[in-house]
Amino acid sequence: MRSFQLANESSPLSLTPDFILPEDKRPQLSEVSTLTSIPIIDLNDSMAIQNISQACEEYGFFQIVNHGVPEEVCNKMMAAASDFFELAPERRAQFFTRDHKKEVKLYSFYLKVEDGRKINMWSESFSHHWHSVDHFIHLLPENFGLSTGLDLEEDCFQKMLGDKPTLKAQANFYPPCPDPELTLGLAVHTDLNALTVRLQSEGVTGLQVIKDGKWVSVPTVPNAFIINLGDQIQVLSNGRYRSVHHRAVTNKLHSRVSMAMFYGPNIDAVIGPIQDLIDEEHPPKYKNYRYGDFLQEFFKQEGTRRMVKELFELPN
Ligand SMILES: O=C(O)CCC(=O)C(=O)O
Ligand SMILES: [Fe+2]
Repeated sequence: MRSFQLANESSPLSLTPDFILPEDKRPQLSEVSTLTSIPIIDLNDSMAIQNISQACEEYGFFQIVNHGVPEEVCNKMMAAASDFFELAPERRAQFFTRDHKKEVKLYSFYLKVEDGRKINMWSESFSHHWHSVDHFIHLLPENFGLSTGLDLEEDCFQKMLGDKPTLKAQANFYPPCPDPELTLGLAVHTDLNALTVRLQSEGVTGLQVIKDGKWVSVPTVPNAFIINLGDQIQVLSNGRYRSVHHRAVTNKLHSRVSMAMFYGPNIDAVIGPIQDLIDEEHPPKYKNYRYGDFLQEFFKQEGTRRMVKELFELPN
């Protein structure tokens, strides 16, 4: 395996102290469960909508198969993402920035630890906007099930997220790591947006999600999309649907690529628990906010295990 050099470094990647997490933040891989995992839902199954809704309440994560997107398109997308990280570090460096407002950017995440040091994650991420799919949205499966699962109008969530949603594609690259016990590819986080649709390298696992307080590994399933709910759906659903903590771990032998398509509200959308989900027994758990204000707070908390939606929680 060729050595990898991060775009913002001057020598090939090696497991130097600035990548090594303090003991209490290490992944403890022997404790990760491989017996259970997130549901795999076949969109051709007549129970698909119920299954999705149940998965959203119990796991916040699921995989879908028979989604209708041609395999060839998915493969091309993953190949394009991999090709980017094959570019020489000097070429990738042209895109490197810490300015989150840049529309095209390459960056790497870090975690601030107790003594104030920043520990680098063993990965590099490239992101850019993607375009709305209005011209072919009618080809996609209808009635995805998030709204109807909560007995809401079919397009309720979509309406709340507003026109011109924020659409961001993010390719994450995890080079092989000499000791995956000491590092993380991506620190523990929830996704800040509404919905994430993700592809991952075939045959190389790395994504792990919390289920009942334990980490479980997400297996690779051929031609599947991994879907998870972000913070905005947790707030809109007043906590019924869950935005679940997840992380990426590294691997000794293989590099891994994941490609996430983030779908979020319009920047000016007002997000808060949907009225129809609130009654005397179910008081609102969050106050309303403008999505742009949520984003601003999100970036302020860079390098921490962010607690953004918690700021908007209402006391009960
Ligand atoms: O690599 C993965 O599968 C996880 C990526 C992820 O969580 C993210 O991009 O937000
Ligand atoms: Fe994520």
